[in-house]
Amino acid sequence: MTLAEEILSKKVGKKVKAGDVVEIDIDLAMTHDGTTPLSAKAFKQITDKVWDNKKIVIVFDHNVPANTLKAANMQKITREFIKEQNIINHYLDGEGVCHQVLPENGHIQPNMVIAGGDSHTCTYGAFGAFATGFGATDMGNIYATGKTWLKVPKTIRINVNGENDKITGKDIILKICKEVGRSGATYMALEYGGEAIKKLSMDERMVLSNMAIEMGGKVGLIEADETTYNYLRNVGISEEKILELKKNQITIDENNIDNDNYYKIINIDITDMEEQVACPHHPDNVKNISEVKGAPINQVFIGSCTNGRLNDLRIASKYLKGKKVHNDVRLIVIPASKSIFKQALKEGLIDIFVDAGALICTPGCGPCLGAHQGVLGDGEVCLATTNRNFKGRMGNTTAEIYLSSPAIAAKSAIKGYITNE
Ligand SMILES: CC(C)[C@H](C(=O)O)[C@@H](O)C(=O)O
Ligand code: SF4
Repeated sequence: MTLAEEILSKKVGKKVKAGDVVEIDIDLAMTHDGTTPLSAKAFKQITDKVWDNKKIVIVFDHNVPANTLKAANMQKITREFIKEQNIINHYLDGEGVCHQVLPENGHIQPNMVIAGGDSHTCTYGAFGAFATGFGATDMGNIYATGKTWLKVPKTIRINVNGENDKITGKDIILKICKEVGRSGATYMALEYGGEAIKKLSMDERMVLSNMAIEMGGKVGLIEADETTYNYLRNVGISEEKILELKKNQITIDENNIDNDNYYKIINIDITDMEEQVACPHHPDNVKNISEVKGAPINQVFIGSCTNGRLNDLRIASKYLKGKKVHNDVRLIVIPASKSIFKQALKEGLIDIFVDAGALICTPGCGPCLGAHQGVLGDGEVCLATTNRNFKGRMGNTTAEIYLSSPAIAAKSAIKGYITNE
């Protein structure tokens, strides 16, 4: 069986395989300031009390602090919903991006089934959780009943092997996006494995799972291991719980993979791989750094639910230390959460960014989706550590967005053009 089939089988208490339709109990449901109002509206058409106020998490991240009347009123509705339904797990202004706030507060654990009113809910697949995005009508229904139905997805297995110091999780996922293509994994599970994945930290693994949706993926799964359990320990999960999770550990025997279980198997060797950059206007339009080196840029954004984590800020600060951002470039740095912000302050990383000339904004989505902060001017070019570079994504349809790792972003901010030097 595949990881997706194993998790869902465990959950429904019988063997299920790709193509089966299952009704499933949701372990955790999440919406944010952008998706709570419509979900709440759909919910209210069904009932007036959520199925379990402890299994719902609401995060303010997409437009915080509100910059328009519309955003302010959406947040007002969201606050009212939190109060009225007594949603205990809420993370308000400046707590950070949902896909960082949930893992770092211990909400995500292996084998859970998680529904999120956000397409990058697949991020939690890095913990071996079956986590996927839903629209507001479905979220409203889940808030009312705690249940949904889904078709067990087929799986594309991706084995990543080899060693290469300059390659980060972002380079690996961009390479995968190129191989699979923008709709190559539509309604499928991506299952990442191999030696190179095992060596990645949770911060890096989340980058891979985060971008599963950019290929149409339903989930982006990585099996839990000691790295996962250590992360859980650090965010306060008890030893007793970890022991229980280990007992229920799902393992794919990598030396004995049954091809028949998979729709497709892709093997990637990173040994001789160059750093990867996604070019305008899609995350699968990926090139080797040597092919795009020298392209001038006007803005660099280091942040988001893809690459705004502590590991990312540490890497970026290494290159920015004692340097100045190029005159033609604005550098925006946004820690993905308040706790990352505080740790970055402690480690002196924020000082390094500020001294280099960077703007630091409130933890949240920031310029990622073009709702506020860092909107691009006509024809401007941005290099971002985010996950999407669609036309108009940062608020201007004439602008261009490239995507890269934080290392490339930091180096390029100094030079004023895309570079790995
Ligand atoms: C606003 C929200 C619904 C959206 C999503 O679902 O992904 C956003 O987070 C994005 O990244 O485009
Ligand atoms: S950081 Fe970007 S991709 Fe992530 S949830 Fe926010 S808007 Fe969506």
